[in-house]
Amino acid sequence: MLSILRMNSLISPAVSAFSPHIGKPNFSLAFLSLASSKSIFCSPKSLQSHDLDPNLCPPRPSVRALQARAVQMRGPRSSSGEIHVIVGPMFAGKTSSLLHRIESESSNGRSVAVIKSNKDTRYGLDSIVTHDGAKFPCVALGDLSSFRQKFGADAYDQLDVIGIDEAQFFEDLYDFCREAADQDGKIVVIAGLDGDYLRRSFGSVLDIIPLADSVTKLTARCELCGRRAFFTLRKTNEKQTELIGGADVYMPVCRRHYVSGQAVIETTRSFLEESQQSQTVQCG
Ligand SMILES: Nc1ncnc2c1ncn2[C@@H]1O[C@H](COP(=O)(O)OP(=O)(O)O)[C@@H](O)[C@H]1O
Ligand SMILES: Cc1cn([C@H]2C[C@H](O)[C@@H](COP(=O)(O)O)O2)c(=O)[nH]c1=O
Ligand SMILES: [Zn+2]
Repeated sequence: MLSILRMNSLISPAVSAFSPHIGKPNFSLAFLSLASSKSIFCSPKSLQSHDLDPNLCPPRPSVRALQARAVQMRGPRSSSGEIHVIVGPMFAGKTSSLLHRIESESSNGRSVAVIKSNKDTRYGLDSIVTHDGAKFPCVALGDLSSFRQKFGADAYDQLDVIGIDEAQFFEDLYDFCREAADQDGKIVVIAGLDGDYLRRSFGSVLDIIPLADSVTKLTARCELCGRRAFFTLRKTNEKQTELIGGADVYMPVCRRHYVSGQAVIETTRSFLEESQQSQTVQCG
């Protein structure tokens, strides 16, 4: 409750960062708005009404000092940075949606680049390919922190839009996206699996949601009943989290068929494990 009261008192309605008159959030205004509020210069104790006497607060910094500080905090191009996240099971159209966005940004005259993980070598390393065969040139990397140096610092500076496919495979996703959008003013569009075949959070994809301007969860068609599919079922016995593959290994399924399919796979696995063990005992 106390923090809600403080928040309310810190945002002046006339110059709110989310004022409809301004359109896009303007964080330098937000900073000035926050900084010019009385309570930011007072200790928490000043929330008590008898302490709200302006004489008890330290002197306010000049507007010029606040502006300089706001520019310093804002960084060079942060007002145009954005992060858009596309998640869903396999075959949901994540890569297609990423490519669509990248192509439309490119035809609007923006400079674009697409990164994919070098763990997936199925279609070569120089293009990303959707499940229905659409292609786009890309840079394949093991980690995102090497992108600037591999792409070239000058070329990086010229980029407006960065697409990242198979985001679940990048451990440094959070730091890269934050820096690209907040510091370098890039529009970052990320496509990846939110969950693995056991429906556990996959890599760092969910960690970037607090950084995002938008999050879209796409669905595929359940291969067993045609209803909307939210999950990816692994059809084989392999247990490791990362296992590159397509329709040979995975299928998109609805909740009902995930639960029944997973039960069949687990029963089959334990049956195979048991029969292997008994064979070993008999042979030994
Ligand atoms: N069960 C399915 N449900 C939906 N699309 C499927 C299915 N199987 C194959 N596809 C094809 O996959 C395409 C999506 O491919 P892609 O964009 O590569 O998906 P994702 O990146 O999410 O795996 C669809 O347009 C469709 O042609
Ligand atoms: C569910 C799941 C998937 N993978 C792998 C399989 C594919 O190589 C990619 C996903 O590609 P897509 O563009 O989303 O079709 O991830 C994995 O390694 N582990 C899993 O649990
Ligand atoms: Zn189904």
